[in-house]
Amino acid sequence: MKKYMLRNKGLLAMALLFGTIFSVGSTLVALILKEVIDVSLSRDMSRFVTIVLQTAVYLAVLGVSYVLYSTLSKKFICKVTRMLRNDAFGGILKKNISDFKSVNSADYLSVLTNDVKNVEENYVNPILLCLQNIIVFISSFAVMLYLSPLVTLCLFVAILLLIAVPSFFQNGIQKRQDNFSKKQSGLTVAIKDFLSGFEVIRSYRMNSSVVKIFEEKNDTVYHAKYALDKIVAAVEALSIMLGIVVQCSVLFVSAYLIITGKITAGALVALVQVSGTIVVPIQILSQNIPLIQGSKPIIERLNTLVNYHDRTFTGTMCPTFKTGITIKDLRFAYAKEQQIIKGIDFTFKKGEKYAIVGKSGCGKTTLINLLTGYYDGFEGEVLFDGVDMRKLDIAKLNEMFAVIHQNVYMFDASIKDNICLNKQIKQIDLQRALNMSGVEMFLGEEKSLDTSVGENGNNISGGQRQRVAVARALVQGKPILILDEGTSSVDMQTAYDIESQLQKIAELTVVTITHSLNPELLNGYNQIIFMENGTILETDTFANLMSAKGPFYDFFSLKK
Ligand SMILES: Nc1ncnc2c1ncn2[C@@H]1O[C@H](COP(=O)(O)OP(=O)(O)OP(=O)(O)O)[C@@H](O)[C@H]1O
Repeated sequence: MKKYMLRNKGLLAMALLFGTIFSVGSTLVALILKEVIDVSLSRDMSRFVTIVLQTAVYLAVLGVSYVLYSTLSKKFICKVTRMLRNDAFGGILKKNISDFKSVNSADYLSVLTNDVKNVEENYVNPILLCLQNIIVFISSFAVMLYLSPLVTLCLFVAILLLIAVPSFFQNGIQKRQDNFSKKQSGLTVAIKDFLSGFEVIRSYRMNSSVVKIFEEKNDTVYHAKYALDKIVAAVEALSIMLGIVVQCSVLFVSAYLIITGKITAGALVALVQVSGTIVVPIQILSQNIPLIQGSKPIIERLNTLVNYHDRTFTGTMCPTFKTGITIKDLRFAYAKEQQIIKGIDFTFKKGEKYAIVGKSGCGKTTLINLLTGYYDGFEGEVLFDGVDMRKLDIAKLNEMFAVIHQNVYMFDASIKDNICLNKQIKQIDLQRALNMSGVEMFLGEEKSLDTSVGENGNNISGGQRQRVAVARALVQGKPILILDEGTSSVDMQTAYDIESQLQKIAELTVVTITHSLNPELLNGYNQIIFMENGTILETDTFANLMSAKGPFYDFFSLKK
């Protein structure tokens, strides 16, 4: 957090400068009071008029200072939270895919909204308040010392009490703030889940059970917030009570000094007034310091995002793809002792087309994910042009692949924007991609390139989404295209049209995971990779595999 404050130090300094003018100025009101009372008791009219005029100018300066302080401090808070949110979002985008997926996306949502708001309310704002009140405190203390050293001494003892007592609550507040943030996150996760599953909820009549779960989660948020508010309320009440005790003590000691003839009536009023401007800052400090301390776990959570470094792949070499990708004795397990990929050797040559087939759950997607740098915990080697993947810059390596899954993600933008992804694409390249992907086929009277696809592409069909995704991959000029059942949502003829077009692009390396065994299409692939139980059982052209009458032949015959 310090770095955000330092980055805005000019703004902070200006806010504090006007805050200081206002704070010191408002403390000196006590001296005006003393003067007015003493002058009125001595019936000095001309001095009184001078004081009234001076006070008017003085109050105008105070008003302007406060407006400037308030505006600048609000700007400072907004800037700090904006930077924090930007950096946290940037940190999320820096994550490698497996780290990203290890956290529910609603958790990220909660961090970027609830946690940033918490930090604003319970950290940045209180820090500014504390800084301003420290200045008020110092100037009030100086005025009081000037008015009466004895009263100042009594006040000092009482203040120690005022500071010490609320600090006992610090740990409790910290725990409750952390718990509240976690419960908020849990609720956000549930809300996102339910809204995403809206159609399932409606069609399976899950309303009452979903409402019950929602209410339970909402209850836990309520209880967590109430538990936090209770302890904050206790600190506030305690500090207000102690403040009143302090002010009473000042009043009694000052009254004693009047009785003994040590101070004037004006000084008594001034002392009571200034004791208020001493007590209030202490109350504000004692209420806000536990909040600042309590925000630590939330700030740590944000810091882990802001300072995220990919510790899985630390290579820095720039990947190339001139000859191909070679896999040597590749082994991988999601959970210990349960190997999913069990020793695979294979070479994907540049420009060739591969179809991976095999029973559901045999490890096809896992193999592809290992190829594209999803997971680092594998044994064996994945070599790009002979260089081990672990030595390569993983972000640059990710850029070489276009992966099209069964469920394609669409941004809530036009068809064209979803294809071009905010990049300038030459009209000729766009036209070629529209043609090869089959997007052209559904553009016409009803839909154009400027048609909005809606949230997650809801305004176009699943097949149309997949065609947009293929066009997207083609215009972005990726050398390797992976279709993980990427044409499963289009009809057989369209799938054939798209895949056969892709097979014709000489420079493009295509790896398709497919369940639809269309002989004409399979014939167009250079190699069929037949997987079973985490290994490659057979690999060859479709024609050779069929004539070999091995495991692939049996699988193919059964599927037909
Ligand atoms: N993230 C994960 N964590 C734990 N296990 C997983 C994970 N992803 C996949 N698996 C398991 O790994 C095995 C292989 O899954 P994978 O998705 O690679 O198979 P697949 O051949 O692509 O299946 P399908 O054809 O049904 O898509 C399955 O048993 C699956 O349950």
